Parts: sequence; structure tokens; C-alpha cells
Amino acid sequence: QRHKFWETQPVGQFKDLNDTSMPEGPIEPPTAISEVKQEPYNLPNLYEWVTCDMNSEDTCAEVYNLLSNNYVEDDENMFRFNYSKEFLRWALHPPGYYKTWHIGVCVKSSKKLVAFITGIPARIRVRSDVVSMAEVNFLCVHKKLRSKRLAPVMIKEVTRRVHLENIWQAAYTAGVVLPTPITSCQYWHRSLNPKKLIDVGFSRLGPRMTMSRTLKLYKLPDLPVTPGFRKMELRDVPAVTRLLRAYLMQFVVAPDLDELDVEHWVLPKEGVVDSYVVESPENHTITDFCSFYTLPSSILGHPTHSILKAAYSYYNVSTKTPLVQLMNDALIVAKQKGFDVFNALDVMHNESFLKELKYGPGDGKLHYYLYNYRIKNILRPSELGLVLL
Ligand SMILES: COc1cccc(CC(=N)NC(=O)c2cccnc2OC2CCNCC2)c1
Repeated sequence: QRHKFWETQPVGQFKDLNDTSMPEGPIEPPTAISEVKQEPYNLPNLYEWVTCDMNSEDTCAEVYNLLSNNYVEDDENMFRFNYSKEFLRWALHPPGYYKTWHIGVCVKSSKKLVAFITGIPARIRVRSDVVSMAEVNFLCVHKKLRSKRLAPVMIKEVTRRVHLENIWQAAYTAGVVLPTPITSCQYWHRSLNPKKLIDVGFSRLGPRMTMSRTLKLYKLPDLPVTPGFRKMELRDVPAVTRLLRAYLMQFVVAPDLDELDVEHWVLPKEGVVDSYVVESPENHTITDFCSFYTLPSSILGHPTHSILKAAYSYYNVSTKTPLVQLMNDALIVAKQKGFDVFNALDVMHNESFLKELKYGPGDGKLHYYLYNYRIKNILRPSELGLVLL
């Protein structure tokens, strides 16, 4: 029945929701590493664990193919995330990563990869508590192996390997409601190429709208309007780190990023992540920053279009330029780079620009979770300063 697995885990349980006596913080205490199960969990007979070295071209290609054919689809099964190999290597190789947290399940006989789950280390602040956590992502079971209860054993195995590194908390997201979200975010889409979005069924022509009126509605200038708006460079890392750290302090849950993290996560990487700074023309200080990551989706079963080019809002900081103007410049450069749509969650201050910049609401929600860490009351999305890939 529902949540058979999650009711056995140290996560906020629905039945505890209004029990205000429970303190905020870890649900279970850490244990000695010697107490952690030393050997991997048992898999069903035909399968075996494999550690995926994403620096190996062959392994990265196998992971790419598994995800490209079996990972998350939208509610109407019209689109499927299509993370690129460069993106996967970026997402899984942040400073301090553990190869052993990139876990595959293979068929013993054929060595075929049929399932995958990953963790990466992250320092996440919850209120004033900076916690070493694992960010768990890319849980994927081949379509032909669903309902074999593989996911629970994969979650237990990545948890075991995280425990072996003396880390006892985790953060993850899901499109489904599990025990118990710390917040539930609405996603929003801003059309950049409305004709293609309507052709492939991502968007529909509005009521009393013609195609030409729709093209005019979403038209953008060719160039950013903010003076000093330019691509981020390595020399900007110290300034962007200062901006970002100060900005993220206002949120209840946010990553605790140092200069090495900023260099990895937000320095532009072709086809993976784009980032821009506003360098004030008068005194050359960095006053604002915006970024978005590249996550295309396969368009399932369309005769002429196979890929939806989507940009996802990442971290944005405005201290001088109005956020709405900064985010409009992000739309302008994303359109110039050939993206079809720009997606954003209603986290941080995003709500302040979504309607004005003509975003439309998506048809689903993205729920955020913490493992082995209780939050007293569910957060508003605007209290969340964490964007997962
Ligand atoms: C358009 O193609 C899609 C292909 C698969 C799923 C979805 C809907 C969806 N589930 N979208 C999101 O989860 C989403 C919407 C806006 C911003 N970030 C998002 O998810 C991110 C963060 C979580 N991991 C996936 C990427 C759309």
C-alpha cells in the first residue's frame, strides 16, 4: 500500500505533522561507521551492483542511454528529460565527489545497465545549521523492471554508502508526494519559441489568440538592456561568491557555497550552464548575477521535432538591477542561444517576475525533501534557496 517503504525511513511522517513537540533537526543520531552495514544490500538474483565511473566514455554513454530512454516524463508522457553526457559529468563531479555514490544496477549475465541512482556531497544550511548532506538524484529504473521494488533497495544502498562517509542527511526532489515535503513548488514556463511549443503540444494557442498575435506577445529584443551585462568569467568567482552567499542567507534552506563550489556550479560551461554578471560601468563592481542550466527534453513520437531545448533558472542575485529586468535579460540571451522555453520554480524571489515576464504555470509541482532532518512547519517556496538539477 501507500508509502510502505517511506514509513520505515527517518523522514517526517504524515502522522507526525501536527505534533509540535518534535524538535527541528536530525531525526536519528549518527552511528559509528563500524555500525554501518559494511556490505551492499542484496539485489534480486539476476542483478548486481556496479559503480559507474562517469569519466569513462563508455560508462557515461551507458548512463546517458538509460536515462534518455527511461528517466522522468511529464504527466502526459509527451516529453522525457534528456540530460547530456557533459551535463551528467558536471552534475556528478562537484568538489569532493565520491565515485562510490554513482551507483548502477546491471544484469549479471549481459552486464547491461538497468538502473541508476546518485549522490553528491553538499553543505546545506537549514536556518542557522550548516549540515553536510548528500544530494540524491537521477533515480532511474528501466521501464521493463518497474514494480519489482528495485527503488527501495537502491535508496537503501545509496544511503548506506553515504553513511560510510559519515554523512547522515540528504536532500532530494520528486514530482510525487512522499512523506513529507519541506515545500512544494509550482513550476512555470516562459515561451521563447511559441510556434514550436504549440507544434509539439507543449503549449496551446490561447483563447481568442492567433499565431501572429502569440508570436508578438512573446517577442524579445535581440540584446540585453542592462549596461554592463556580460558572461561570467573565472575572475568573477570571488565577487559572485560574495554576492551569492549574502543573498542566500535570507532563505531558510540554501546551499553553503564557497569559491570552489561557485567555480564548479556557475562558471559557464558550453551546453551545460550559462551565467552572466552585471559589471557596473562606473566602478566595475559586480552588482548582479543570473544563471540557467541546459536540460533538453526528448519529444516523444513527434514526426518532425525530436528535442525541446529548455533552459532552467538556476541562481540569480539582484542588488542594483531590478530582478525583473535581470531575468528579462536572461530570457533575451536564452532566446539568442536557441532555447525554446525557459523554466523556473516559484522559489526564492522568482514569484516577483513570473507573471510580469509572461511565464505560464506548468501542470505539476516539484516537491522538496530532506532525509533524517525534521522541519517544524512546511516552508513557503519563497523560503527555499536550493535549486537541484
Ligand atoms: C518538458 O519536459 C519535461 C520532461 C519531464 C518532466 C517534465 C515536468 C517536470 N517534472 N518538470 C520539473 O520537474 C521541473 C520544472 C521546472 C524546473 N525544474 C524542474 O525539475 C528540475 C529539478 C528536479 N530534477 C529535474 C529537473 C517536463
